[in-house]
Amino acid sequence: MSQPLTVENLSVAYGARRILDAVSLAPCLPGSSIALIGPNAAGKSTLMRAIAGLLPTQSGSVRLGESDLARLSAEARAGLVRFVPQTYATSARLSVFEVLLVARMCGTGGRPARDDLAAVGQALARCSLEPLADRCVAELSGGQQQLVALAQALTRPAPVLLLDEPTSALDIRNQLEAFAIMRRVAAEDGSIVIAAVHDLNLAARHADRVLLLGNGRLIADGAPDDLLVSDDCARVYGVGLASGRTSRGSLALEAYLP
Ligand SMILES: Nc1ncnc2c1ncn2[C@@H]1O[C@H](COP(=O)(O)OP(=O)(O)OP(=O)(O)O)[C@@H](O)[C@H]1O
Repeated sequence: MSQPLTVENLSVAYGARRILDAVSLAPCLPGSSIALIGPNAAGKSTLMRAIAGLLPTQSGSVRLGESDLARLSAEARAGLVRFVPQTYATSARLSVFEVLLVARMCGTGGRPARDDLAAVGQALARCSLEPLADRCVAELSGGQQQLVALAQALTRPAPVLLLDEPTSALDIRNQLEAFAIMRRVAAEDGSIVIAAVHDLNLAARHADRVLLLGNGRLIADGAPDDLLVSDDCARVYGVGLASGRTSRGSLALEAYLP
C-alpha cells in the first residue's frame, strides 16, 4: 500500500452539464489524511465517485502509482479504492455482523475463512460496534448506521479510502472517534484517506491536507492552517471567516455572513 494517488485533468459531466472541470491533484501520499471541502454542489461527491470509477469521465486520469484505474476491471478497482457514500440505505434483515461479513466477502465468491471472521471482528472492534454486532442493521439509528458503513469499508483494507461526509450523522464523541479511526487507518494501514467534510473545524483538527473545491474546480490545496484561513476559502463559501486558537492550540474558525 505505498503508491500515491494522482488525479490529472479530470472532467465529469452529468448529461450535457459539466460538473468537474479539469481537476488535477498533486500526488496524494500513502498514510495521508485528506479533507475535501467546498460548498454544497461544488462537486465533492462527484469527484469521489469519479475517483472510485463509479462515473464515466469526459477526460483525464486517476492513477494509483503507475496503474490507470480506468483500465482495471471494476473488481480490481474495488480492491484498491473503497468508497463510503453519503447515505446508508438498507432494508435488508441482516445483522451488523452479517453486513460486515458480506462487505468482506464481496467479490471473492468463496466461503468465509478464519481470517475473514477475524477481519470482521477487527472492523467491529475498530469502530466500537461489538455491542451492536447482532442487531438488525435496518433498525439502527442514523448515526449507528454511519458507523456500520465505516466499519464495512474497514473489513478489507484498501490503498485508497474515500468517505463522503462520514460524520454527518454522528454526535460529537463519535465524530472524534470516527476521525481518530480514519487517522489510524492512514497511519497504520498506510491508506490514503480522503473524507468530504462540511465542518471546517473538524477538517482543521484531523486532516494533514485540505482540498478546496468550488464550482467543479480545485481552488486550493494545502495545509489546513494555511488554506482554511485563506481569502480563497472565505470567498468560495461566500462567508467571512474569523480564526483563532483553542486553549488546546488547534485552529478554530467561526464563519459569519458578510
Ligand atoms: N446523478 C446526478 N445527475 C445529475 N446531476 C447531478 C447528479 N448528481 C449530482 N449532480 C449535480 O452535480 C453537482 C455536484 O453535486 P455533488 O453531489 O458532487 O456536490 P457536493 O459538493 O458533494 O454537494 P453536497 O455538499 O451538497 O453534498 C450538483 O449541481 C448536482 O446537482
